[in-house]
Amino acid sequence: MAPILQHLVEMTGHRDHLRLEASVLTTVLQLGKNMEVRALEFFFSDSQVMVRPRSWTHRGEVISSECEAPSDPARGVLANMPELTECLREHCVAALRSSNNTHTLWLPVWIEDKAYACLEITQPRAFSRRQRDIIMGVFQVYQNYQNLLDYSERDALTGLFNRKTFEEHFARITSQPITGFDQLDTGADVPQQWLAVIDIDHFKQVNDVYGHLYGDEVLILVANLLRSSFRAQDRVFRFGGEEFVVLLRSATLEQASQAFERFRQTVEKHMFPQIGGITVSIGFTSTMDGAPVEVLGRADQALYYAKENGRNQVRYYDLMLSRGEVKPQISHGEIELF
Ligand SMILES: Nc1nc2c(ncn2[C@@H]2O[C@H](COP(=O)(O)OP(=O)(O)OP(=O)(O)O)[C@@H](O)[C@H]2O)c(=O)[nH]1
Repeated sequence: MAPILQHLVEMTGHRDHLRLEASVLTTVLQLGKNMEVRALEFFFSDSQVMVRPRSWTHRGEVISSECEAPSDPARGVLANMPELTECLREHCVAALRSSNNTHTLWLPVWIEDKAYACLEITQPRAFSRRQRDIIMGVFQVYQNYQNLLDYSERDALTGLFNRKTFEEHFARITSQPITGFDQLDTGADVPQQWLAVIDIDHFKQVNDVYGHLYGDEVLILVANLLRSSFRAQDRVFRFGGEEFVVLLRSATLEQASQAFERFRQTVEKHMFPQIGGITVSIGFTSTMDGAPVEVLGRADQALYYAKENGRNQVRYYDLMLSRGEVKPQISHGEIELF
């Protein structure tokens, strides 16, 4: 099989966005001499669009950044790259910058009408027409495949991540180094990762009184409030029905409590068309101990307690455990089969 086809076959065999990205970098690298290829990520920070290299090639190997985007020392302001900024504003498929011996081609990865990333290809000589056609062909296969992957990971109604992607996100988030954490800091309230289960109160009544279409509208609006309330590095899922899960990164207990409480208040204050006010109950816990299912179980216990004790409130599992308000779960390792 021709090498380029072989690479395409290998590329579309991946079921993970980052591996797929690494694979397209190595594929593009075959298409020219002395080329450098990077995947750039766009994100918001301090009210401006920032850009940083997320992965790049070095001597034929792909290297991925270990930093979280907002604290990456390699980040910069997108406005400093005028050709790329213009391309994103105009929804173009490509941008080009040429100087004497550096020629750079940018290819934004559009998912629906948003670009969160782009490929950057740099080489010392100008891109020939033929080379550009081949690069664009490979890139379009990659972009279509990214779109397909993204579609299979999203909940169709709200566009949030669906339940089947949870374990992978959980593993990725909990294995990353925690930013803002000073190893010498032995204080109790150090940043860590948190998991919250959020459930709309008396949602059945919304459906019963106003009908399923209004119920669906409430789910979409709550999903939008979730998206705007949590940071880009956090992860929000719809677990099914009127239940949502948030993975909150690098926050102290106080910050996590405030973030979940703020969200509860945001929903309480929001006016939903026709329906008026609704509320949510929230249970949360640290992700430090246990498998995803155990962490979920603890947050669920806290949520259940909130539901049983008046709803429209945030409950923290570990505090409830220390007060004897919940019983500890039996972990998998402690289950006696006989
Ligand atoms: N409109 C709409 N309703 C859904 C969807 N998925 C689940 N539901 C409804 O969500 C409701 C969930 O109701 P319950 O689990 O009884 O809970 P609740 O009424 O919210 O009460 P509490 O959670 O105890 O406060 C049911 O009526 C489901 O039919 C959906 O995608 N759209």
